[in-house]
Amino acid sequence: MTSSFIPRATFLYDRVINWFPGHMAKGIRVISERLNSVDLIIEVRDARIPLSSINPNFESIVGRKPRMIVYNKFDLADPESKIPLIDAFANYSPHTPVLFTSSNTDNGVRRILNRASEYADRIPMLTVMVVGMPNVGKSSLINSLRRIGVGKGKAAPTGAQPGITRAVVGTIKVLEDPTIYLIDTPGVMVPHIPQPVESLKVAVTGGIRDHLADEQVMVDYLLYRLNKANYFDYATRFKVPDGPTNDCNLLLESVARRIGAISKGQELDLTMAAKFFLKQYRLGKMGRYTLDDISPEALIRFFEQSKSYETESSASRRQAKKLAKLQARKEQRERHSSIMTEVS
Ligand SMILES: Nc1nc2c(ncn2[C@@H]2O[C@H](COP(=O)(O)OP(=O)(O)OP(=O)(O)O)[C@@H](O)[C@H]2O)c(=O)[nH]1
Repeated sequence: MTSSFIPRATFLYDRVINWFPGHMAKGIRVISERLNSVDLIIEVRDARIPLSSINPNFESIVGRKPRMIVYNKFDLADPESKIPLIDAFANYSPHTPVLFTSSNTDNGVRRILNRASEYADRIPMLTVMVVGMPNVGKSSLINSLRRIGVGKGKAAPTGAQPGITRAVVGTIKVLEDPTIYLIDTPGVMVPHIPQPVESLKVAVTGGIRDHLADEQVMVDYLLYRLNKANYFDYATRFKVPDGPTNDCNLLLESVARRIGAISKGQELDLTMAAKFFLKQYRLGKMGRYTLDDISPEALIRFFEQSKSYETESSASRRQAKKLAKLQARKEQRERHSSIMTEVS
């Protein structure tokens, strides 16, 4: 059935989906303000988009604090993605521990507690701030850490849509000995994602409110990726008439028929079908996929680029400091000379 099928070679997409509501701008401000009282940062990322879920804003704000990177939702990502990523981090960022977890499985969560406890060795009480893009599972992880660490129930609200946590939350105890407190923070999006497809990937994985991205376009992208990965289960599952297809409408019509998504006028409701398909993907019913390219060449490209970005931004920070100093000196000189003029 699939032998004659040729998947699309490319996916054309040129719209950038931006989402940066006020609570995120405030969140980033409060994160910076509270940084002094924090000993360790846990940056949570989405394992399905290991590169696209990196917020460069965090690099400049929390980059100088001890940090642990947690790739969460690993139960939804390609299991083979772990090794290349660990190797790349070992090479480019050897002092940052990188862990892979699912907030609903105990082992990974225990590993985070153990690693955090190593930091607590040096101080009597450890305060950890949990940061990351929206919907990566920060609050779920905090709840699991608390459940495993101190046997207590949910302390942070969670939800399938991004933007559930809207403010920096007070400390939550997750371990008694050594004492570890966590601070939950709102998911913060990159104010402007430069690459359109990157923003689409973030939307597909649930990082951007669904109504801001077009659900049917998101399904079209998923279909492109599923076909590219030779994953044709969807065709059987939704009884697509001629098997695997590149036609998103054909897929959505099949989904609509299968779930009975019919509008009042007896037409197939493709939006409802798209929402259903997306939900299935996000629940892992379509298999485990990593949507970012993590081939060795792509990882080298990515880390080299980030390095030059960091060098550039620290150079521009130094330059800005220098300019501010010069400006302050100039103002001081001007004030001094105006006093001299008044005196004379
Ligand atoms: N499959 C899977 N789902 C997860 C995992 N962690 C969290 N989720 C789900 O992902 C959704 C988002 O989780 P939250 O904990 O609310 O995410 P958040 O990062 O705090 O979200 P914001 O409020 O946007 O900052 C929820 O539906 C969780 O049930 C995981 O490891 N695996």
